[in-house]
Amino acid sequence: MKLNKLLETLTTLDIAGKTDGGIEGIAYDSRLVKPGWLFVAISGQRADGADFITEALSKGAVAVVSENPLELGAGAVHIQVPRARRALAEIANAYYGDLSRKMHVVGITGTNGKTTTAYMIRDILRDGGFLPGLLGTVAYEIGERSIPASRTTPESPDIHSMLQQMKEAGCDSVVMEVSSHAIALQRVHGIDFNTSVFTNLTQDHLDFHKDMETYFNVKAELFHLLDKRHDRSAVINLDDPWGRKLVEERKLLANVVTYGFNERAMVCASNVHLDANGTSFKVYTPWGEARVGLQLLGRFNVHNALAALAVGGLAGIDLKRMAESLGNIKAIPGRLELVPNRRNKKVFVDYAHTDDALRNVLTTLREICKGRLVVVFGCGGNRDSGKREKMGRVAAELADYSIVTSDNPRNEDPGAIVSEVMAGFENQEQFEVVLDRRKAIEKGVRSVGRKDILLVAGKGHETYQEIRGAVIPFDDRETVREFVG
Ligand SMILES: CC(=O)N[C@H]1[C@@H](OP(=O)(O)OP(=O)(O)OC[C@H]2O[C@@H](n3ccc(=O)[nH]c3=O)[C@H](O)[C@@H]2O)O[C@H](CO)[C@@H](O)[C@@H]1O[C@H](C)C(=O)N[C@@H](C)C(=O)N[C@H](CCC(=O)O)C(=O)O
Ligand SMILES: Nc1ncnc2c1ncn2[C@@H]1O[C@H](COP(=O)(O)OP(=O)(O)OP(=O)(O)O)[C@@H](O)[C@H]1O
Ligand SMILES: N[C@H](CCC[C@H](N)C(=O)O)C(=O)O
Ligand SMILES: [Mg+2]
Repeated sequence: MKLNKLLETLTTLDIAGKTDGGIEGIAYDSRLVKPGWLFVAISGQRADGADFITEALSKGAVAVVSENPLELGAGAVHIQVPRARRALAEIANAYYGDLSRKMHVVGITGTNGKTTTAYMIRDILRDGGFLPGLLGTVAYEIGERSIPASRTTPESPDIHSMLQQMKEAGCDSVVMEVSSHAIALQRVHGIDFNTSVFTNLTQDHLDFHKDMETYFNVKAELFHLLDKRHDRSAVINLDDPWGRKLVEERKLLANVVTYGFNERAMVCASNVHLDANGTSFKVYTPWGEARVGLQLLGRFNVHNALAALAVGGLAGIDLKRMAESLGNIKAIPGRLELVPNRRNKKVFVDYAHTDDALRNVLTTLREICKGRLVVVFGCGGNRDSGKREKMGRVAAELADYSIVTSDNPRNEDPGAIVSEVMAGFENQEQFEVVLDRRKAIEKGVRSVGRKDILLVAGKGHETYQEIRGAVIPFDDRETVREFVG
């Protein structure tokens, strides 16, 4: 693509060099630059992309975008911009042909429930006659291909490149989890969302956002992007106080569809029945009413299902058909996933890594548990440390016994993380510490009988453990299977 064409929609401060040449690709990491590419230098938390411009040029970059003024020489073009991350997103959007405008795009944000809701929406859209792609925490799905995900919401050039691949594979729609990091770091800037979903807001990521108000304002940006002209819709959880704030602020231009148990919700659930085999409820919607039976457990999954029904209803899909799609979902990878075993022990692997998620999951399991409820969990390193004691407190309150272990310690001392979790327990007899996750799971599995339930929380679908910067293969589900035999 011609560089001057790319620059048409970009806000620039200065352009030095000839812009009539072509661009073969876009990189935000100098290590990935190929001959003929454009390199965008981003200032990050650890490094400054501007320090790698020489490397990018030596690898064949023909154009460089950065926030600082530069003399490049050697025929390369320099484009100075006010905000490099935003420029990166705008360039990627233009380079790949503004594909989000040519697809039905659903974005889901919120602290918990994004992945689960995304899978539900994918199935509803697919059974309703769409061909959806998916971008989320577990995988990127492009037509028949499924690629394990490295980030919940990838960087903008990666999103747009995958949209292109989806288009080539015949997809007409995409369901995308939108993390708060993605919004703050401009990864989804320029994406044209048809429907945006707000699941809930509870404590997480305060290492990055500092306080809940800032965290909320970042999430809210996704909804302020929607405009009325194109009949865009915001789907918002009315049972969540931050969801109500989003609705009540009245800053939204888009059509709003609320959901929840709250009787004022437009997509409203009642008569919920929960047991060990699943969850059923009656739903009232602007498109009619239906009884929904889920194979998934827990009240929180009713919320996720309501959000998915609202998105599908807005896309014109028949309610009964949507109820059927939801009923056919057997499990979401790593989300309250029962690990089948010969001994019939009830062991669940779940991705709860916040106090709210842990509360929801333990409450659900408590309702179906006929014996002791045991939990193995830890907290991630280099992430919000404020949730550690809170998670400890929730486990102390809701489980009969806790085995506190390591999650992904990353670059922190595993023992120090666990000490912060331990501060949430008042009674020494309620828990023990087994730092090695494998040993902790072994202990948990061996300690439960048939009537008991073991929950292994925090890592869900993850197939690795990150300890002192090294990434080693580790899968909670496989580890459980190994010991339950
Ligand atoms: C906090 C955060 O999101 N950080 C992102 C940020 O990293 P950073 O600011 O530390 O980058 P940096 O290492 O300082 O480097 C700055 C720039 O120099 C470039 N560089 C660096 C070295 C080099 O040799 N050459 C070079 O060009 C880097 O590619 C980068 O563009 O910019 C990088 C490149 O764009 C991202 O990869 C990185 O995500 C890291 C890996 C990350 O862990 N992010 C997590 C927290 C995240 O985004 N999580 C959310 C999910 C959260 C949720 O569940 O809600 C997600 O969407 O996955
Ligand atoms: N609607 C919900 N409300 C509260 N907790 C939920 C909800 N749905 C799922 N959970 C809990 O939160 C965990 C994470 O769920 P899920 O993976 O669907 O959310 P997510 O928002 O994608 O999380 P992440 O940001 O880490 O990718 C689940 O394993 C479950 O314990
Ligand atoms: N998307 C979340 C995932 C956390 C998963 C948990 N296993 C951990 O490592 O803390 C994050 O980056 O904070
Ligand atoms: Mg997710």
